[in-house]
Amino acid sequence: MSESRASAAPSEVSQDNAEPEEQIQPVVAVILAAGLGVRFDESNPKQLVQVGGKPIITWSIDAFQSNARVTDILVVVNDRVRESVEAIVGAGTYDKVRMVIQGGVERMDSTEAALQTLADAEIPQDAKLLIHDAVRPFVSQESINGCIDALDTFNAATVAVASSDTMLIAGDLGERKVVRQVPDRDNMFRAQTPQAFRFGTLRKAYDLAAADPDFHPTDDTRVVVDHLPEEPVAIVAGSVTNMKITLPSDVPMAEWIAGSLAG
Ligand SMILES: Nc1ccn([C@@H]2O[C@H](COP(=O)(O)OP(=O)(O)OP(=O)(O)O)[C@@H](O)[C@H]2O)c(=O)n1
Ligand SMILES: C[C@](O)(CO)[C@H](O)COP(=O)(O)O
Repeated sequence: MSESRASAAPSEVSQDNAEPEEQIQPVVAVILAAGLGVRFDESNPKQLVQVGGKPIITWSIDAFQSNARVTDILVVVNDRVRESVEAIVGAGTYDKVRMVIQGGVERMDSTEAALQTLADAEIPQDAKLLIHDAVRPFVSQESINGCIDALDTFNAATVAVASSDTMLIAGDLGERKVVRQVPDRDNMFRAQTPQAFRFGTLRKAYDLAAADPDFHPTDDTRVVVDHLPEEPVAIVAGSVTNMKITLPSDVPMAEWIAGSLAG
């Protein structure tokens, strides 16, 4: 991982009244690509499916590689995609990609593997982490920058989009799902990625979560919300184009977005 540039403490400011150097902590993007894609097609790893002429994971890595504020990238893979991902990142254009590491069975296991790697690399507790689904290829620079900025005020933030549908909270009545509550839509958002955290905050939340074997969150925000409930998680504006490719039927929409971005 790259070194952080240390700030000059007030006492170290040079006598010519030069401004103290701004402190820059590492901004580390973690690209999660260790899923099996069971809902897509296990025999055709969705991370590697081509949209707009390049693999889905390439779009995601490109987004962070091209952001001037991102200092380091860590890619998390499984055995099925490792060779292909290593070929992609080894092609020479990804000078921020430090490591390709092995993920785990569940998404949270893959995040945990990344946290352990970063701890072993002794990154500072206040380093900024941006955890991103490899299969959200069209993340905007505005959302990435919004996450980095939000961490100046909060220790946790997530990209999300306001729901344009009325949301229903359901329960079971015999075999049928029935509506139990209709929450106020103004407070309903759909979580996306990146999800951003100060390294020490996410590590603490994961350490606490480790004590609960029945905890199976589908995102990192929930790990903080459930285990560090006093820690506010800021919402950063996402977009409908920051879609997650989950099903084969998502591919035509992805092709359309890729085409419109190229246009
Ligand atoms: N053990 C896992 C599970 C998921 N992911 C990553 O988390 C992101 C979001 O997950 P999802 O869309 O659910 O991907 P899969 O887990 O691959 O899909 P499925 O649940 O259908 O198997 C993906 O980029 C996926 O590769 C991961 O790194 N490690
Ligand atoms: C992190 C996420 O993409 C936010 O919408 C989502 O929770 C991943 O969930 P999945 O079950 O792995 O699709």
